Amino acid sequence: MTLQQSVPARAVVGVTSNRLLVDGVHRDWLRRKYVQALQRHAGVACVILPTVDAEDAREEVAPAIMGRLDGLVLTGDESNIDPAVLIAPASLTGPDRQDVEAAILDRPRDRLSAVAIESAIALGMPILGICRGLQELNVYFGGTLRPSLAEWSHESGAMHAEKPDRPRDRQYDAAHSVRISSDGALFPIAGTVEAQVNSLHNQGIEALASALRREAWAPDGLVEAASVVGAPTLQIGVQWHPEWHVSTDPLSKQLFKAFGEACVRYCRTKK
Ligand SMILES: N[C@@H](CCC(=O)NCCCC(=O)O)C(=O)O
Repeated sequence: MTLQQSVPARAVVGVTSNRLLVDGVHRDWLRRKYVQALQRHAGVACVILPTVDAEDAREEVAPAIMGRLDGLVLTGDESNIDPAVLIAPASLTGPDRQDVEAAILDRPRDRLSAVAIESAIALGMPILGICRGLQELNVYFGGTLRPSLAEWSHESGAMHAEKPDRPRDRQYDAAHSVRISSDGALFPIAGTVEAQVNSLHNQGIEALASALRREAWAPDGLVEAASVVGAPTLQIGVQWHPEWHVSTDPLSKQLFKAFGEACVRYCRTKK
């Protein structure tokens, strides 16, 4: 039996990586939680999308890769977005420019997300943004971020922040409720207008881009989920982390399942 006969076709999604600089050596990396959740609960196969250096940002690599994929996942990461790079990924090309600072700045990731989002939107491909991924969608479409939720309000800072005193796994336990819009794209997936979500971020959406629609919000009003207005498929970002406790949390499970189904539908339209 040939491989083609025996293995049913699976949707293949691109998953953003991050840049890590150790001992002067650049590496692309991501947490396996994202890949595991996608494989096991969305039923898709994953390829890791490499980060992009300034001198490579003008190359037309993204359309070549994205054209072969069935979905895009914008993962979370501690680093904060540089909006200038995300809006114009080829604009900063100075060789002396500091591009990467652990957990603070990751311009190679900003460039990757910028070119990947551009291609995915042009292709009408499913998108799932998680934490930084939601923020990237907002900045890409011209929205703005609050630079520090802790400075915005003490209560908001505490509600949304990582809890560094807890073991890593427990940091992804539910932290606050969200209200889900009853007439949006998330409601049919969630099947409820209220849910509990985890929270590990210090930035958040300030002005929501006009190309995005608010899908869920926290008790302090912070946008917790948004989708692309008029999208031909599921193009959504969430501020929480559905990947971490997906095997036990119904909302997380349903979100990955819906994303996987959207990827399969998109895959079939390409044939
Ligand atoms: N720096 C931004 C983005 C926060 C974010 O994506 N955190 C996730 C890190 C952990 C993980 O990916 O599991 C902010 O602070 O808002």
